[in-house]
Amino acid sequence: MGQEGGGASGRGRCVGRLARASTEDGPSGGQFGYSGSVAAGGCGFLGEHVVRMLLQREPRLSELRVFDLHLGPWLEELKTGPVQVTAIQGDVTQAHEVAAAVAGAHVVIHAAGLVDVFGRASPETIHKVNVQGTKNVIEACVQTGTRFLVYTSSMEVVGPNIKGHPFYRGNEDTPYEAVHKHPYPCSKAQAERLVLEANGREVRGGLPLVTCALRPTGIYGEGHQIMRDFYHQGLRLGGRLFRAIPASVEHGRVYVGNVAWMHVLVARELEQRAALVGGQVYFCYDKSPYKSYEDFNMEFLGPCGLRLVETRLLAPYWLLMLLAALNALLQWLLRPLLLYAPLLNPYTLAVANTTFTVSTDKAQRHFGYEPLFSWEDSRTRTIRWVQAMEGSAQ
Ligand SMILES: NC(=O)C1=CN([C@@H]2O[C@H](COP(=O)(O)OP(=O)(O)OC[C@H]3O[C@@H](n4cnc5c(N)ncnc54)[C@H](O)[C@@H]3O)[C@@H](O)[C@H]2O)C=CC1
Ligand SMILES: CC(C)CCC[C@@H](C)[C@H]1CC[C@H]2[C@@H]3[C@H](O)CC4=CC(=O)CC[C@]4(C)[C@H]3CC[C@]12C
Repeated sequence: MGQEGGGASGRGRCVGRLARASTEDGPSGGQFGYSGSVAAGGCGFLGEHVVRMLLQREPRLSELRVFDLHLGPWLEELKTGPVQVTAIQGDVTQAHEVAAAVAGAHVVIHAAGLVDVFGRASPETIHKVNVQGTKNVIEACVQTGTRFLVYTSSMEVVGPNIKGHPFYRGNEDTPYEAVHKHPYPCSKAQAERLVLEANGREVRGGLPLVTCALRPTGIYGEGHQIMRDFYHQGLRLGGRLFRAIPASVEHGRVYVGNVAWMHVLVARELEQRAALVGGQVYFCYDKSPYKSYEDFNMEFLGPCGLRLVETRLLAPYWLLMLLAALNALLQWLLRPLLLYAPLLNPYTLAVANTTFTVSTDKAQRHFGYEPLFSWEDSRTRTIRWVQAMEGSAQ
């Protein structure tokens, strides 16, 4: 009962209101009742928005467990509200910690993952967290009787592929040759497959597991680390950023609040619409405009005092490829001494230089999703966040 440690091993650390997180709790509908949720990865960029969205927009929620390797201090402020928020420090790669956190919950939103396309972590670590971690979440649901699982997948499961084929205004049924080599998209694709295959498995108590996967395109909004990096880089360069990728290459982007809303909504609807939604994938989309990665970032960085300098003649694509290859070589050479992981490498250059945009209404048709935030709201909120950043030019 209420053990500090959050897990059977006592390794996972529980802060906040203590809650029972033992695998002995039995199937969902038990102690925590119908409305207990687990947000795995709940302290990440997306996870924090999911947690806040659940608290704001899920009136039936009585208990929320936030499970993450690194707990955020902002969780403290949530403890005074009407919902019992339990912060559980734990590792998705540790099956017993996951099972202890999941036991007795109604639904799990699994957004924990290692998002690394820069070579910071080894391929083995990426696999362990993203694939083994997801297996552990699925097994935890099956063993403890949690029936509903929403997995945060990624557009990277589809592409861009290593051949650089454009995916232009595609939807969930658009044929595309998905070929991955990089550990991150490989891991997301494997994890997504596991989640979808688990749909219909019998969980403790005899009922079927209902799963689905959401595939965000590039997420932006308050808390976006790469936006922060670009902003600070621009400040260091005297208020300028240099265009590296042609403006004609379009990227699908989606506001973090809308991605969070889609998770909350589908988690709510999974039970009523199990036959339709179970085993399905959905791109995450909203009304954000189709633009190149850099032009899109300028929608926020421009009003914060940065300008984008056109440099196509100064930096032709072959030069970027050379620099990217050089970065990869330096990363490899320096590995024994230090971690060199710049934004530009052959993989990020290929992704940045390939059109990938989605146009779909599947989530609207299947579970009534409409973006909660208009493009104007999303833009304003993101600009305010950049302006409030430390070292801001404003
Ligand atoms: N940022 C983006 O543009 C996109 C992200 N995604 C997916 O969304 C999910 C969330 O991504 P972000 O919020 O951007 O990343 P993030 O790195 O901000 O959040 C991930 C969270 O998972 C936690 N985590 C990592 N390893 C863990 C472990 N072993 N055990 C428990 N928790 C662990 C981290 O501490 C972090 O709080 C990921 O699954 C990612 O693949 C999908 C598409 C686009
Ligand atoms: C200096 C370069 C020429 C430009 C660098 C930009 C890149 C760092 C980013 C361009 C596209 C981004 C990726 C895209 O948004 C899709 C993603 C989905 C995910 O699930 C994880 C993140 C990412 C791979 C994202 C990473 C940064 C870019 C490669």
